[in-house]
Amino acid sequence: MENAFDLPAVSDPMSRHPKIPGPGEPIRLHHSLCYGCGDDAPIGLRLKVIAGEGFTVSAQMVVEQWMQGGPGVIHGGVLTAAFDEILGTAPLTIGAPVVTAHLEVDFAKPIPLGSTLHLDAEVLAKERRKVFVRASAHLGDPENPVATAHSIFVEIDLKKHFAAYRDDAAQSRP
Ligand SMILES: CCCCCCCCCCCCCCCC(=O)SCCNC(=O)CCNC(=O)[C@H](O)C(C)(C)COP(=O)(O)OP(=O)(O)OC[C@H]1O[C@@H](n2cnc3c(N)ncnc32)[C@H](O)[C@@H]1OP(=O)(O)O
Repeated sequence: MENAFDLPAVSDPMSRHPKIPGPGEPIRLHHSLCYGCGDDAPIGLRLKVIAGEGFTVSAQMVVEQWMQGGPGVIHGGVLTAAFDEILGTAPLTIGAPVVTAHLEVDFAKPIPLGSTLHLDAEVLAKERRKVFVRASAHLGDPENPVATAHSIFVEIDLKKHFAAYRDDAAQSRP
């Protein structure tokens, strides 16, 4: 199976969901054990995703020693997980609960330990259940991104999609 991030020529209509918090307000975490945002996750990024204007969200993450890949720099998989979290939260601005179907990351520059990573994501388009989202990361200068990501998320029925796995989530609680 091979897929690519191909934006549709025309997006389905999108509007900001009335229940999404206002710009600058945090978006409630979706699952307390989530590796990306959960407060109770034994190991995780604990990202606090903040709503922006329109279909945008943002987050910040200090690159800690345990996130290391190459000596002194972030592991690419950790950066990808951070992107996944912020990209996956952005569709909530249009009221779409989603899972990741396709995720592309371009790593432009090494990201040193100790730096504060600024992550921004924006929903670009929707086509049926597919939501197209772009994100970028910078270290303080938005004009100078250190990485970018493009993703296709697919809207799901939350109860049905996770029905078979919910008991495992409860049992994994520390
Ligand atoms: C943890 C999550 C909590 C969620 C809570 C709520 C959200 C709150 C914020 C959360 C932020 C979380 C951020 C972390 C998010 C994850 O990490 S999610 C975990 C990783 N992802 C997964 O486990 C998903 C595994 N895959 C699947 O379950 C299924 O393949 C999918 C994605 C649901 C699609 O299956 P399906 O429902 O049978 O749909 P299907 O008819 O095959 O496809 C629908 C459309 O999507 C397209 N499509 C399907 N797969 C692909 C693909 N790989 N590439 C491109 N297009 C695709 C199809 O072509 C089709 O398009 P159209 O025909 O409309 O043009």
